Order: sequence, then structure tokens, then C-alpha cells
Amino acid sequence: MFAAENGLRGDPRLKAISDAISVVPNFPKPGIMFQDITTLVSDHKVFKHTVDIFVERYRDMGISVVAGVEARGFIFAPPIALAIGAKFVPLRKPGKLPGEVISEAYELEYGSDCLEMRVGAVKQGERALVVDDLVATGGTLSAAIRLLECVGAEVIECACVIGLPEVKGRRLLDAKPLYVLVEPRQ
Ligand SMILES: O=P(O)(O)OC[C@H]1O[C@H](OP(=O)(O)OP(=O)(O)O)[C@H](O)[C@@H]1O
Ligand SMILES: Nc1ncnc2[nH]cnc12
Repeated sequence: MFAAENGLRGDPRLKAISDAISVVPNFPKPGIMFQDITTLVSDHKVFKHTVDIFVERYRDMGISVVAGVEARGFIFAPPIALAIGAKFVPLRKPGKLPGEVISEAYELEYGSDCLEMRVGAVKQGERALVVDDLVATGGTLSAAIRLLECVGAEVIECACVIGLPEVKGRRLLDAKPLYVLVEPRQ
């Protein structure tokens, strides 16, 4: 669900976050309106607003794992993890993590990709939050959920800064709550 439908309607931080996202037409492919969060994180006040909203929501939920999705989830997940007193676990693209890993493949608009997590990084029964910058089809988050559930963790929610129209009105993603701050800018 969008934050505005969940207690933050009219919160000026949401408008500041939306305004700080740049839209780059036809990147990386013709027809894609790329939502660029590098301009958001280069404004320290708006970056802090973004992290603060997530921290306010998750600080009392008993979350022990904040799993961030490579690459842009790595920007938002660590400050949230530090603030709520949870560990940060990176979910990486294939071949980047040393040691024993588990893998989950997923479909993208064109082609497929894979996420990996280190064996032992998350224990059975842990309460996990999954963080990424953006959800479009939800394929990436679904793979992240499968990785965490594979080791017996409970996924409490998936959190993203931007939700594309594909997820508008969706409160759940693979039966897990989805929490999104803003819609894309046109
Ligand atoms: O909901 P979905 O349709 O799965 O798409 C969302 C994913 O797409 C983007 O990452 P991308 O795959 O472009 O990887 P990158 O961040 O490494 O460039 C974005 O950061 C999400 O992780
Ligand atoms: N429009 C978009 N902008 C940024 N990242 C994306 N990932 C999938 N669709 C995207």
C-alpha cells in the first residue's frame, strides 16, 4: 500500500521525496521512463526524510534482518537497519558473494536475472524486512521473499521508495505486505 493511504496523507515529506526523484525518458531503453533516485540521495534532507519514514514504521516491529536488493536497495537498507537495530543482509546479483550461497532466479521485462544470499546470513525464525528503491512487476521482490523463506525467515513486509503503476492498489506481494512511499513522476 502507498504511505499516503496509511497515515501519511498530506505529509510534506512525501511530496519532497517525489519532487527529488528525476525522470529520465528512454533510459536504459526506448520507452522507459527511468526513475532516478540519485538526485533524491544527493539531497541530504530528503534522503533523511525517506529513511525516517521507514524507521518510524519499522522500529517497533521486532525486525532482526533488513535485506537490501542489489544495487539500489543497498542505498536505503543499511541506514534503516542501523536505526532500527537490525542486521543488514545484502541480496546480490550472481557470482558476487563468496562462500556458500542460495540462489533464486526471476523474470525481468526482457530476460531473467538471479539473486543470491549467503548461507548462514539469516537464521530460521528471524523477522525480515526487504528493501529496494522501486517495485515494477514485483519479480525482484518475489525472488527476495523466496530466498528469505527458503532459510525459514518470516518476511514481515517489503518496502520501496517508488511503486510503478503495475503495483498500484496492491497491498500484498506474494501474500506479503508491500509498503511504498510514492508513485513515479511522469
Ligand atoms: O519489480 P521489478 O520488475 O522486478 O523491477 C524492480 C527492480 O528493477 C530495478 O533494478 P534492476 O533490475 O534494473 O537492477 P540494478 O538496480 O542493478 O540496475 C530496481 O532497482 C528493482 O530492483
Ligand atoms: N522505470 C524504472 N525506473 C527505474 N528503475 C526501474 N526498474 C524497473 N523499471 C524502472
